Amino acid sequence: MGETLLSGLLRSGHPVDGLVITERRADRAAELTEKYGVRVLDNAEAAALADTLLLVVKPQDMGALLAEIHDEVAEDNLVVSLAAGITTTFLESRLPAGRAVVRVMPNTPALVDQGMAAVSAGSHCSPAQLQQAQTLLAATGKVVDVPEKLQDAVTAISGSGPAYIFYVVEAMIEAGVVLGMPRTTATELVVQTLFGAATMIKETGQHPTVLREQVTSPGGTTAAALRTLDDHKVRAAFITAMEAAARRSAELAGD
Ligand SMILES: NC(=O)C1=CN([C@@H]2O[C@H](COP(=O)(O)OP(=O)(O)OC[C@H]3O[C@@H](n4cnc5c(N)ncnc54)[C@H](O)[C@@H]3O)[C@@H](O)[C@H]2O)C=CC1
Ligand SMILES: O=C(O)[C@@H]1CCC=N1
Repeated sequence: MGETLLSGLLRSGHPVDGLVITERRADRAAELTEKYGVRVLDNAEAAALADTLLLVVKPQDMGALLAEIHDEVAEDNLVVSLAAGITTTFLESRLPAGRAVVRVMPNTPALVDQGMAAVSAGSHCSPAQLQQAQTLLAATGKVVDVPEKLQDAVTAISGSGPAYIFYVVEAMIEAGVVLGMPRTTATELVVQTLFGAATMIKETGQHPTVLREQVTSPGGTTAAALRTLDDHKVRAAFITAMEAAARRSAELAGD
């Protein structure tokens, strides 16, 4: 996710000499420098130098990272966390008092500038600082501001969401192969169908139910397929799965 953000910031015109990164794995740090020409520092050096700090480590590594940078985070710095489940209270309680923090849930389509990020301000973050975080994230897609209590739901919807779609795509390709289609053709059909359907939802502004009904001829093929999906409780399975994702997000800060 950090590399996705870095590449997006560079694509959107941020000068590379205005950015520094940190990476605890030396081989990975070398790979990123080679690929982007970006300077690598250690965490304390980077925190001392930067005005805005983007924290993009696993939730389980966040406590140790905050301990490392604690003494270097200045009063006018902005700390932006992209980690699932890590609350603004978690961040504020591990930084010097009064530091401005923003919690973000991004997603991987940011890699192709079609990201969806939701931001929530901590208790010491000014509207201008929240706007600054939104502007940074807008380099890779859409940004919305949500009350922090909805961030676990955001994680279940748009944070993890791309994986559900890829899972459905995989299943449809497998089904195409079962029906005798060569895998490459099945993949082309499924991917273009996904792209076409997503574009229709976005461009027509119609409710998905209306669009689905337009495809579903009485007594036809789509009705036969959708009835089978209902028999297998696929809609209910999505709700249960996303409830599990939101629950897991709420647990992560305690891991
Ligand atoms: N992968 C995804 O789709 C999304 C991930 N996120 C969040 O982004 C965060 C990062 O996730 P990924 O990119 O998937 O993880 P990752 O494990 O691929 O990347 C984290 C990187 O940080 C480095 N690192 C860990 N601790 C460090 C430290 N103390 N100092 C310097 N470098 C350190 C690791 O070596 C690794 O290269 C997580 O908190 C996750 O919840 C949020 C939304 C979507
Ligand atoms: O699976 C995860 O925990 C992260 C957060 C959202 C997407 N990936």
